[in-house]
Amino acid sequence: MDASVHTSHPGQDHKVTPMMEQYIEIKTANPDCLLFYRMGDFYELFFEDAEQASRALGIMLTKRGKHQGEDIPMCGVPVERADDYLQRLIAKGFRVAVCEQIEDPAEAKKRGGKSVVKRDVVRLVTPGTLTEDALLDPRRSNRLIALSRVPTGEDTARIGIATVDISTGAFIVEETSPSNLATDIARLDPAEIVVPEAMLDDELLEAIIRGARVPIAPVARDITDGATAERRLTEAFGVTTSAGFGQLSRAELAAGATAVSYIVRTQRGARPPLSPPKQTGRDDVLHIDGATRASLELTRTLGGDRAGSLLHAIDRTVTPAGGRLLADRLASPLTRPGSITQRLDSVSLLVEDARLRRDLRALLKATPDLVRAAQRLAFRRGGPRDLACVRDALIAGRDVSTVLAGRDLPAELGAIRESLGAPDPKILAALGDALAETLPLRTSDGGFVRSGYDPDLDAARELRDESRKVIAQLQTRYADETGQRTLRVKHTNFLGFFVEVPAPTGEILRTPPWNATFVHRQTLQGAMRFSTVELSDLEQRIAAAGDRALAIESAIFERLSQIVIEAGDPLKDLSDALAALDVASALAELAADRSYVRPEVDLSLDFTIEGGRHPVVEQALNGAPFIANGCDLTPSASAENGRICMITGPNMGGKSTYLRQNALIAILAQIGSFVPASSARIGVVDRLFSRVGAADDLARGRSTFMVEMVETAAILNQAGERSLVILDEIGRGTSTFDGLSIASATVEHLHNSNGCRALFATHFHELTELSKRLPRLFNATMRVAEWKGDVVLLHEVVPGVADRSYGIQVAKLAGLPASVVERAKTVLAELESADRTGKRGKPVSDLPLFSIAAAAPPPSAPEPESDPSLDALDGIDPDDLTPRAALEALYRLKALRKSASREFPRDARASKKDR
Ligand SMILES: Nc1ncnc2c1ncn2[C@@H]1O[C@H](COP(=O)(O)OP(=O)(O)OP(=O)(O)O)[C@@H](O)[C@H]1O
Repeated sequence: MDASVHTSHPGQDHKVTPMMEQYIEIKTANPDCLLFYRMGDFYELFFEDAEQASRALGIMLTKRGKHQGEDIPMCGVPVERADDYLQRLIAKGFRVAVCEQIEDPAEAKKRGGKSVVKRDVVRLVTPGTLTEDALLDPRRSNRLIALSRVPTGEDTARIGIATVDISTGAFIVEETSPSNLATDIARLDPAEIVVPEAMLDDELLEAIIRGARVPIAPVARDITDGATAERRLTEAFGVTTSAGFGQLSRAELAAGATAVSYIVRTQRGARPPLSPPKQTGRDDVLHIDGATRASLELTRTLGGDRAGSLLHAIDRTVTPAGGRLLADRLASPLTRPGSITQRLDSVSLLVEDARLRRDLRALLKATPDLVRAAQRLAFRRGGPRDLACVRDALIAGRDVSTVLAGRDLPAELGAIRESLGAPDPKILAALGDALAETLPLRTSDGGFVRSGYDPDLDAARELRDESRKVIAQLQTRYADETGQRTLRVKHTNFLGFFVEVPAPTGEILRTPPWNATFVHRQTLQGAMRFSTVELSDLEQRIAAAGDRALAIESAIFERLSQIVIEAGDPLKDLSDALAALDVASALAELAADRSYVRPEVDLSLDFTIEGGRHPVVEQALNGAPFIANGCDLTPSASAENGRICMITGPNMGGKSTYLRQNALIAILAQIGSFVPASSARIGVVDRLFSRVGAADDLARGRSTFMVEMVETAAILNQAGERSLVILDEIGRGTSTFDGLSIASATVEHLHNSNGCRALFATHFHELTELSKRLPRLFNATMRVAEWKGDVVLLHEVVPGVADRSYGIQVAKLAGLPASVVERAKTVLAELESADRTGKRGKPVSDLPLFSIAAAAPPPSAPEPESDPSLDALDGIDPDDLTPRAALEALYRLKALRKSASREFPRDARASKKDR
């Protein structure tokens, strides 16, 4: 809502209630958030907030009182289910300010009957600052990025990016340029972008930032002043100088400070438990822009699903942190062969040693999300189960360490083994000793400390439980004394403990001598309730003992949390080590399961893949064979640069699959994974570009020719000799001649200027002629066979050029009506003959297509007669049949087939087909 509308209306005589006054004041201070205003057991939303939230959550919109003469729209969510509603609001891009009562209502009463309970916002919940398990996807990092811009005096500016995942404490800073910003944002895949308003005034930057389609939090101040930025950062980390963070650039400092300021604001001043900012080596990662990531469906499909993506196909991790690490690695493949080799060494060992892999994975499976639990404890939002997560992760670390002990390990696994031992064993001892078997969700529920751990706690619990027993005895005694077997001692929050009896008995208890003991409290329909002095005493003892037990448990919780918080760094190291081990063993499992091989990765410009497969398509074929294909873009002996492969072939022949599989193999190799091939040698790729023609891009609703050209331009401007470029049917979105010319000029540019390795699929067969002029270009085609007039797609890549497109045959396979297929064949034949006789240059109306159509539309070819045996075959579900039923079905089919052949002699049908 626009709170200002409701705050001051001079001359209005309508009174604003004190509560509304408080609400409006808080809302005005948080105009960009929905305000969850605590009222008892509900968070209530008012005015426009209520309207927005009720729409977004599908909950009822009601009214509560009036404000300035008008009904106040209101909706509410129960506090105990707030997480659920928050999650849905955050997923829709809202920010929520959670406003709690910060004093006891009794305190407010003391100030006077009409005083409003003090309330304040305790936290802003925003998409990029979540810590709760219920609000987070366990297998995805939840990153907030903050941007800064520092003018350099020249035309360009330096852009700082700070990336923070407060659910794990990770904090990274880097510097980039406006031209690389979009690619960097795509790599970081943030949940929220914090950006100084001034940057959004720049049209170009605004387009890039909004193009990311994630919630944006504009902040008023641009902290570009170095001293201020440094102060913000050092304050947040409680240090006196930023020297310990390394040599951060001005842009990095500014972005870091912006991130920290925003997080402090959302967490209401609490110093966020973050790791100190670390610089990334940007040159060490393979650059993949957003369009390429989308078209290669790396982490989600074009439709937005995880299933069907590369990540989904290769993910065999068994822990949430491992899942996140694999996704992060896939987002940032490496470019240094040394680091890639280290990862590959780990995978190799675990491929070879199946037993070790199995043992490790079994232990890892039981490992909880240590880093997020520890972070919640540090945010003071944790509970007993978070302590148990830390305990169980420490146990897993210890057990994994035992399994790895004494082995000869490659460097990465050796470092992992070191980190497993980082946390002090005393932490595990402390948690193990204290925690009970079953644990409540909240500390305030109590009962999470093992009995025997703390004598005071045991004494308080005993007193509490003993008193409960005494109450049970009291019931028996009262029943005996009064002779009323139906007498019960019960408890409600309002009355505390009381005696309940049926009404007639109640009447007796109200008379002497009983009324000296039993004090009448309530008459219900058919029952009466009484209190006694003994019950009240016991009640107090129980409450006091319970309170005392809870206080002791809370103190124990605090102490254990503190131990965990102080062990922050070693615990993070342990969590990282377990996650890295999970990824290594998961990739090894994948390699063993799907017969992947170890790629060779070096600094050459080679690209030689034998027997390559598409990692996602091959799994989707469900056991049907995937035809493996090699790819050789390695520079030939006479050239320095890699080669360009021009692929033609029928629709559905497998061109797109082939193009993408080679890009995916390069990515897999560079994240340090084995690859789906029989062998692969790859000179590291520093930039990967993939573009698909307009029609293939329809799913994203941006299939315009313009977008395709803008993206192609970006490739031609940026690709270098180390890049790998995948272009699928570029130029398809316009008229034939324009498209052909653009595609041809693009290939020439890639060949002559960019000097990159590239794969180019096209239906413009004319382009294959280019190989005569461009020495690094060679042609390949998808092999097809023809069988009885139908095309058979063999999905096999062979040298050479497709003789034609087979579009009509494929259309027939797709079920286009026979009449349309026949008509298309006729038109094609006419067009081809017009082409041969040189008529194609004539005006469109002269083309045979139009003259034929105008002259005489041919009669539709008759639909093929139905064959009863085929219809029956269609009706059979082999999975439903017993062997006997299958045999019977086979006899039935044979019989049907026999009678069908009598009705439709074979040569009669053949002649129909040929017509
Ligand atoms: N190597 C292969 N082995 C087995 N099946 C394959 C192979 N390549 C592709 N296919 C199958 O063929 C289908 C079509 O492949 P793809 O989309 O790559 O063809 P295309 O030549 O790019 O078609 P179009 O020109 O119509 O875009 C795939 O979805 C897959 O099911």
